[in-house]
Amino acid sequence: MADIFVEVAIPVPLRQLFTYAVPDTLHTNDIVLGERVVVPFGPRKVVGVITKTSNDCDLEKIKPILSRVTDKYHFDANLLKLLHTAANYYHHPIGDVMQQALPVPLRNINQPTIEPEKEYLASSEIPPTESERSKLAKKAPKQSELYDVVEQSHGITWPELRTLGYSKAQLNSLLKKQWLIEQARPDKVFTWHEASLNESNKLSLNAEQAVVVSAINQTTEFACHLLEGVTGSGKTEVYLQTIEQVLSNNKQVLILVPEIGLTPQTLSRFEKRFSVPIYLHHSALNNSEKLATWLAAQNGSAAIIIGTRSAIFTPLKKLGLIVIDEEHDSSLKQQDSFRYHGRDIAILRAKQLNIPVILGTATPSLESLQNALNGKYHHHQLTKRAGNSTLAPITLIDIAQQQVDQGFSGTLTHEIKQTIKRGEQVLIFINRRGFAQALTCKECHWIAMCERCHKPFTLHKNDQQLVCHHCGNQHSTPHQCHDCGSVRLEGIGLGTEQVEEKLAELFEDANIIRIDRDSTRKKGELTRMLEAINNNEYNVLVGTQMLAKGHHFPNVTLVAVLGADGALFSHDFRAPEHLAQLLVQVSGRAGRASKPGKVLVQTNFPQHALLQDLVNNGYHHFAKFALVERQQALLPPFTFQALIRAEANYPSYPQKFLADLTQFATSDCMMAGPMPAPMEKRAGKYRFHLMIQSKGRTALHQLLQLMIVNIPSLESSKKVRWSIDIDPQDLTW
Ligand SMILES: Nc1ncnc2c1ncn2[C@@H]1O[C@H](COP(=O)(O)OP(=O)(O)OP(=O)(O)O)[C@@H](O)[C@H]1O
Ligand SMILES: [Zn+2]
Repeated sequence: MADIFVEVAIPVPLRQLFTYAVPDTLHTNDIVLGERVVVPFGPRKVVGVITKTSNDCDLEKIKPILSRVTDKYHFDANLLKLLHTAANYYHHPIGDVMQQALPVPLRNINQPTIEPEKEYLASSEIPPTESERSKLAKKAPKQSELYDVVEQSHGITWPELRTLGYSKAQLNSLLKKQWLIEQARPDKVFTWHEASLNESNKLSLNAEQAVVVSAINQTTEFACHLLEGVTGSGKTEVYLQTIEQVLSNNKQVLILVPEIGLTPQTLSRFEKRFSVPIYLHHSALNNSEKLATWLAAQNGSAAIIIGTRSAIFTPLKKLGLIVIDEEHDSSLKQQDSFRYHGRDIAILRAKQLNIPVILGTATPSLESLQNALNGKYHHHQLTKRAGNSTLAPITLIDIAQQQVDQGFSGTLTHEIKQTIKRGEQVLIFINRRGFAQALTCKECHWIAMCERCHKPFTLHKNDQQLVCHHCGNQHSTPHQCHDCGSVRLEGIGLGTEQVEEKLAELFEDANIIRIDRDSTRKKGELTRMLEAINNNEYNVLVGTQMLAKGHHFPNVTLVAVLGADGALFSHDFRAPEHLAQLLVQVSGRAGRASKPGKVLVQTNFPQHALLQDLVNNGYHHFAKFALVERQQALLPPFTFQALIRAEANYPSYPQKFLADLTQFATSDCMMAGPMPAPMEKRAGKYRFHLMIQSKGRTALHQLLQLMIVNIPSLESSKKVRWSIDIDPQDLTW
């Protein structure tokens, strides 16, 4: 038998493949690309992925592979190609890219035993009587709702039910009553039939929606659709009706959402519309649940996959459409290790498979908008809210001209009072959790600083703790100033806890709920809170970004934004874009049902051009103007950037390393730096940036390639940790 050699991607931080020989004993002739093998690497044994085979090899001393993982779960050719392209584009080690795309249980040498998945169905043998059902609806409304969901679904799994906010106890109690049954999920390729669509839940499209759906449904080959629709314009309904067509052709659909755990309503709308196998992929799933999704997608039994960023690497047997909801959302970009952008990978994947991709948002990223304006993408707009609600107007409150009491102007206090009086809800947005942004001494102006980051600690009054939001460092709150010993310490800069406390003082009879990372730490807490809000148990909702995205609170009619001024003067050129997106998204939570809404933004700078443009002309106008500014300043999307970060225990090390890299400068790339990162010290490490920018992607990538080849021979590289971030989004880190 001829010798066979394979190139293997191994999970090590090296940007190369490794060659191994395949011993005859391992059935050399049926090796496929994408399969996993166990190979020796130094003293270790690791699992790698075969990316190439050949019959000869000019290297000496080639080690043999130790064994093959002969299950059927290997990367298919399409996915392998995608991962290769992604590794090249992001200049990230190929072995690590493959590793991150592989479910955790498949990364180990010991392979997992895969149990058949269970699903729940309504029992057809002993269905409850009408009177039993209405009794349950009164006695245990949540259980009754759960029964309805399962009955409608034709089979639903526990991860879905959990994501929808139901508990094991509720499920078990219905199983005990024998209203529901548990069975192994049939492992057959999904095919569409009449009962796959719950026609009664389908909305008839308004004129704007109808135009968009028909335009998208006409493209069956690669096309990138930017769906720019104001908040509440019915983008989800557009997705549902294009998805319907794809499913009816027996193709699968992949949907990326920012945080499905935050918005069970979205999943619920999919469940109510389609009785097809839906699978999830998000951070609240455990490794074997994620593996189940991976396998069902790969063998074709899953019809719809809904997930967060990393779901973009799920293998799919017959993918027909990708939908990216909230395409502007920063959570789509991974901020460490393999720094890919989920949206950009999605477009790449759609192109490779020659299928359409939809990017939906009320506030397109400037990158996507530019591509729509220059004709690369199809541009669809929904300019009106669907149904009967209208968009809430934004009003700026000039707090430089008013007395402000712990964050609240007189105007705002009055409006909140009126809203509560009418029995409607108020949402107050503040982008900082904790009680105060810093703890200072009133006598000597000492500030409690994190010694590892050189940044002020955030005061968490409820827990009596100082917490560093950059590195997690914690201390109990001191009673005395560390410098002068004074006990006159006070918190400055508003946080959610302080706003909550002040509200309780201002509106004694109001029920107030705070939603942020701290208050929702307990499992299931957020779902419970969202439900209570929708049951009108609260008058005022205070929260961070968690409240800004995707929620549908029908009774919220007043939205107030506190403390957004910081972003107006940020050194990050994307800060205005992100502020505008945030303001529009938060505003979108107001007046979504029959009652009209109002948005109040407190600011010291009501005349600021950005705010004026946004308030008077809307996001689209703002964004077009911002694009002109970017073009004049030669910034993305008109140029391309890569950020090289380096860090070490001493500042001179990263500085020297990045300075050494500037020797590779070429005339078609501009370099800025080395410069200290805006967050110069973090968790005890000193951090520096080198920004590289070019008018052409090719020139930029050639330069990076040259640097990467030469870095190992630079003495200074041995003392630092460095990374490359292509199309960096967050320049503050
Ligand atoms: N054609 C329609 N007729 C009646 N109501 C509709 C129609 N389309 C959507 N709606 C309703 O309008 C509301 C908003 O729709 P949806 O949540 O899809 O908007 P969206 O554009 O996704 O909003 P957001 O960007 O704020 O998440 C929903 O309650 C939905 O049921
Ligand atoms: Zn810190």
